[in-house]
Amino acid sequence: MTVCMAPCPVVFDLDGTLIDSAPDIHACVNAVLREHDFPLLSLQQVRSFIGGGVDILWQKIIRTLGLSPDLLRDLVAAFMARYHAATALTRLFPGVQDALGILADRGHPLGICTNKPLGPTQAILDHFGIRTLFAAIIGGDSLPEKKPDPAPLRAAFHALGADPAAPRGIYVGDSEFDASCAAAVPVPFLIYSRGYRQTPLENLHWRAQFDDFTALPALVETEALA
Ligand SMILES: O=C(O)COP(=O)(O)O
Ligand SMILES: [Mg+2]
Repeated sequence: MTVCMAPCPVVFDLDGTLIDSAPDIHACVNAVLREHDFPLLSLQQVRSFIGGGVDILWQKIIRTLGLSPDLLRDLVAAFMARYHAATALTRLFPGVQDALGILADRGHPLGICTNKPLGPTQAILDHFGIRTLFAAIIGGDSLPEKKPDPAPLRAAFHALGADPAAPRGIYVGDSEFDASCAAAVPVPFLIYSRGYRQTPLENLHWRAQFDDFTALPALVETEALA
């Protein structure tokens, strides 16, 4: 049960949830592949590889292109050098800014728990002028563990003042990684259905799904009273 007396903490995933970052990630991936004379990938392919963090992204690219696994470290490093602050093609999903503003105005402590490394996460939040809305920001390299391990999400709730042993709050995300992570914490999970998920919605665990951020504030209040 989610008993939230004071406005409860709400933690968000980033890629595929608050932001459509696939075009920038795709551009940087292909720049690295081109540099090495490897075949290029489509936006759809790269989008389908996002969610587990940079190492998993490149493990999937290496597997798809039949490259040597020994290249992983160098390719990740070359990618990060380019992706460090790539924001030109990244967009907030429609309605995100207003929904965050409403939740913040209502007093919900807000956080981010993403598998994207902290450097580009902060650069993107700054780019959109929304970093100060989040009192806790946990990136994919903030802890040794990444989602779906529950540790990063627990750390985000802890940083927002929740009891680490039994955090109350809500996680909002888009992927299989997020659904498993929320279940492991455990906290209720709200899924944005227009993100980068590869699995049919009915095969994932979530408390509510939404395809429009204007619906989110009401969903959060309903869940907080559940
Ligand atoms: O960088 C990734 O692969 C995933 O990032 P996310 O956890 O914000 O979806
Ligand atoms: Mg995501």
